[in-house]
Amino acid sequence: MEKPKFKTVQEVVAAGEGLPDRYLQAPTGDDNGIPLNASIPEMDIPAIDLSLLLSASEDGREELNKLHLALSTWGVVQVMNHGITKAFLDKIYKLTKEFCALPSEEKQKYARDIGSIQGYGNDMILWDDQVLDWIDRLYITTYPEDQRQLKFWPQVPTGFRETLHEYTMKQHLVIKQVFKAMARSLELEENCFLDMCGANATMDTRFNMYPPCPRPDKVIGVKPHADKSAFTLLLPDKNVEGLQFLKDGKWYKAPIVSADTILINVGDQMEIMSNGIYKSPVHRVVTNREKERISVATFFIPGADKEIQPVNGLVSEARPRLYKPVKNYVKLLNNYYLQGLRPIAASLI
Ligand SMILES: O=C(O)CCC(=O)C(=O)O
Ligand SMILES: [Fe+2]
Repeated sequence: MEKPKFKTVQEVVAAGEGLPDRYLQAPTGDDNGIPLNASIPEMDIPAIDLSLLLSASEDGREELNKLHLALSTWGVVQVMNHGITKAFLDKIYKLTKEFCALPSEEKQKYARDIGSIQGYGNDMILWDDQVLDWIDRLYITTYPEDQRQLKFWPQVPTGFRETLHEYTMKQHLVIKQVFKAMARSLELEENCFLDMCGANATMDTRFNMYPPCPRPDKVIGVKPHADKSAFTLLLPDKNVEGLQFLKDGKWYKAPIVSADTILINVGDQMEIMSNGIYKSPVHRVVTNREKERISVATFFIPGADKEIQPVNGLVSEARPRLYKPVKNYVKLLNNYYLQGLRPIAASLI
């Protein structure tokens, strides 16, 4: 059961009482004592032109091969020409920043309830010695419309609600195209993933706010995790680094991407559906001493009524089924995430 209300990070900073111990990471043994803000190599995230992916031309085939290579190695791509304008993405970023800068009392109007993820607040606190992430967030289910709980949709800044609605609809179109492209890149019938996710699939958008942190060497913004979605659309901060991906046991920092780009990373449920061919990458966010960082992540989550499992076309004698069918993966396995464990391990055969 979740512990009673705890301060958000912004409230901790405002109280001026120094850094509470419960944000300090204990040495894990697998980091060899390397500080969290140590300099690390930058990764090269392949860039894909979404408008080409679904074209029947030679260029389209080449783009599908690039997508396949990116998702089967890093599990992340930069997507451009996705149909959402830079001006619109700038607006999302600006509204998020404005919401973040509101007084605490205003943001608390949208506070999440104890034990529930939706709304404004901090990390869920489930046990006494849990190390907390240096992040405040607003988490909202945006799709389908009849699942919305408008009490969590900010009325200030002006235009937030309307813009989030518009963003949801635009992202939904992108998501459908990306699913089709993923299927084609694996030589599958283009609707196979969409059909498996079903009519009750949902979208959740998480507005992440990382205040400047006095101990970026010891405090983490988001602890290492893989997303539980099918895949995630991410708008990382356009100026402040922080996102890192783990590959072959080493951390790499994601580059700052241009303002018209969306990052897409594979989530656990796509890893399962693709029978392990597309990788759901472990990633984390480190903190920054001087600068606030903002990001907006949208998770596409298969319907809780649907069994998610490797699609038939990707299971063969040479490539046996790696995962058991899972249902309502997000709910079932949330506790793993909070303990810093990988839920997908629980669905391996
Ligand atoms: O802040 C970021 O860039 C990534 C956040 C993230 O990994 C998440 O919200 O799942
Ligand atoms: Fe994530």
